[in-house]
Amino acid sequence: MTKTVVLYFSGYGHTKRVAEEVAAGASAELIAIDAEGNLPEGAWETLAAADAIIFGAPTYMGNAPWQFKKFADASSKVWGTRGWQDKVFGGFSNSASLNGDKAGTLIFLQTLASQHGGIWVSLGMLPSNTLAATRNDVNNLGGSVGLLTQSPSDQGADQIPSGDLETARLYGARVASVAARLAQH
Ligand SMILES: Cc1cc2nc3c(=O)[nH]c(=O)nc-3n(C[C@H](O)[C@H](O)[C@H](O)COP(=O)(O)O)c2cc1C
Repeated sequence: MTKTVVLYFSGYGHTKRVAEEVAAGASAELIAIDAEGNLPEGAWETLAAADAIIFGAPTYMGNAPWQFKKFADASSKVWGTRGWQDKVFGGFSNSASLNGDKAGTLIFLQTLASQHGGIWVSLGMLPSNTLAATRNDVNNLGGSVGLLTQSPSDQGADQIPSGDLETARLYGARVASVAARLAQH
């Protein structure tokens, strides 16, 4: 049985909601980075034991919030020992704007995974971008590097479009399935 962990930061609950859907799709354990940028007790050990790690962060000013960066910098200890070498990685970002420069955050998450020698999993879905497309379609935001989701700036996590949440579940399942297939070899 492969183990997947969803590690995320969420300032106001939106990314937490998406993380829950990703974790449901991946049958993953959820770990939250706290408001001070710290991990709960035992989290580093849980990450070390994982086959797959999915990073989640909202986009603040075009990139991940400082709390996530604090975790990323702290992971340089693991980097030095190649502790996460060949693990499977994925990532996602939520923001208020449809675009909102989420790509900057995703590329950062992908780079972090690559620094650790990880195997990055793309979204793997066609975009829903025809005239008939709606915000409730799967991958309506048209991601490819990883998962993109969006929530209106004046609304809570309950207003994340259902299509984005479904995309989150499907992406979680994809990352877990890649990890399971790699573990067979
Ligand atoms: C400091 C800050 C910077 C933000 N920068 C962006 C941004 O660059 N692009 C965007 O679309 N939304 C931006 N937002 C909106 C957040 O991405 C959005 O509210 C998101 O849902 C917050 O997720 P969270 O509740 O998990 O923290 C910003 C919000 C904050 C608080």
